[in-house]
Amino acid sequence: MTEPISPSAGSAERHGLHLTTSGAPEPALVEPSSFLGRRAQAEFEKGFRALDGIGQPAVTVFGSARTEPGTEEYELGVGIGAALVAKGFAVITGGGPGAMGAANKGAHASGLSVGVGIVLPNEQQLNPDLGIGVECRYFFTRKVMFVKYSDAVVVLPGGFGSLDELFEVLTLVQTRKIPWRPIVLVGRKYWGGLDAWIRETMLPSGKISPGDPDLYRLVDTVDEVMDLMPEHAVSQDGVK
Ligand SMILES: C/C(=C\CNc1ncnc2c1ncn2[C@@H]1O[C@H](COP(=O)(O)O)[C@@H](O)[C@H]1O)CO
Repeated sequence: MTEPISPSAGSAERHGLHLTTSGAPEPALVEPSSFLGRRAQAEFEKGFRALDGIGQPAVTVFGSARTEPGTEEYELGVGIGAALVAKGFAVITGGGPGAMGAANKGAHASGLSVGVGIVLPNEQQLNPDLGIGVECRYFFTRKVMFVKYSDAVVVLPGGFGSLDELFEVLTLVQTRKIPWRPIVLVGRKYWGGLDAWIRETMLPSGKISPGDPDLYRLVDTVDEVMDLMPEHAVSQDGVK
């Protein structure tokens, strides 16, 4: 019989979970539903108030929290942030380190840089390169912010968090819950395996429609990213 998974103290610490005195990870979505509902509503209201201040077209940039400063990948993130603000977009990220910090850094030097952070146990605060910063308790509330306030999505190489955000946006566009917008994956080498699996396994299995792999594009350079950016804002109040 399979044992239920319960992280040992060691594995929880390795994965950044905060342990209570009982040895269980601090609850996230298991709080009483009345707390969850009220906290989520307050968080939406706080986030909307902060992000209503953007007042210009915006692009959300996702990517790994672990991308090291000084690497080629990090500099690409800085370059993309800088190019986006030069074209009149605000840049929205998860407000954390790595690729998020890179895009915010490039943007903050000469434009509006926005971070919608997540409060995580044992993690650092919002990165310093922000004109507007807001912190959330829940991943699901901040995903609404990323989508509601952006006209395009750029995804730098990343892990589970970036994939979660990418597939959230792809699903919303696929199901027409939000208007179409460019979804650009940066790094053909990094994303090529996922793209091949989507086209060669997911598509022939009938799990997606023939046009669905065209909902995203793979690129390598800042110029290629910029060539795909929209001329006009598409998403303000576009969440159905
Ligand atoms: C794990 C580390 C830091 C975590 N801090 C984060 N701060 C803000 N946003 C985050 C963080 N971790 C994940 N995210 C969100 O998911 C995406 C990155 O996840 P990935 O798994 O690293 O690809 C990112 O776009 C954020 O919105 C330090 O080691």
